[in-house]
Amino acid sequence: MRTRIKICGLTHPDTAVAAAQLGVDAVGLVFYERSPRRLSLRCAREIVAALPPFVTVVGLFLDAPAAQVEEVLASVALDVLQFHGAEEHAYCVQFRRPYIKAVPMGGAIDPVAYVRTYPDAAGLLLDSHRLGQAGGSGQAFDWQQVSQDLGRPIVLAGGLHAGNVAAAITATRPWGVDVSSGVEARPGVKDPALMSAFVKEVARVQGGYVE
Ligand SMILES: O=C(O)c1ccccc1NCC(=O)[C@H](O)[C@H](O)COP(=O)(O)O
Repeated sequence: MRTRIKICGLTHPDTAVAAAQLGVDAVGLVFYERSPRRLSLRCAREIVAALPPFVTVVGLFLDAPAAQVEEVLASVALDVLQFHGAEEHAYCVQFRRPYIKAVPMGGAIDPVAYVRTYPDAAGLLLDSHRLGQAGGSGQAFDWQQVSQDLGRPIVLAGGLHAGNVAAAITATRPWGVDVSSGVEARPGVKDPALMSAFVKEVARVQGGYVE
């Protein structure tokens, strides 16, 4: 099975198009106000308008008021919602969109409990959790914590980059991988060369990349 790739926290149409041309499956747009990658509605619309077909657009929210999510949905063509905070099941389903739920790994969290708590989630995004940091930290968690039979698509995130993504895929066999800071020149600014190296490395570990 091919490992899907999501690049999160794109902030400019040019780098979003570059990601699409590299063959990524999904791009993440951040609507969390305290993130260095947060987007205005106008900028988000410009990114979506620039993308070619068949690239999934994921909107990332963290404990946002429902009205704010609705405002974004009314204005930006999001395919999937990503909830990165303490959102409950009833909150997640009210938008009637496919969603993935972030699981904060690194402590005593059991991802199996999330499978039960979020029965409608299209997948679980396992991300590293550092006290005081909400996400996009660039920190990896212990991949040994990932059970391979959760019965739900798993997206592995947290501190991935071209130098460790092959080992991460080999260790956890996820449905997809998600990267943000590992392909950035600085917070909020994606580096096309780092994005390319990441995508090539994912393909290489699967024996699928031909230059
Ligand atoms: O990107 C952010 O600034 C952010 C803020 C708050 C919650 C989550 C955030 N990002 C999450 C992601 O970008 C990814 O889903 C994932 O965690 C990968 O992040 P990274 O470790 O930087 O590769």
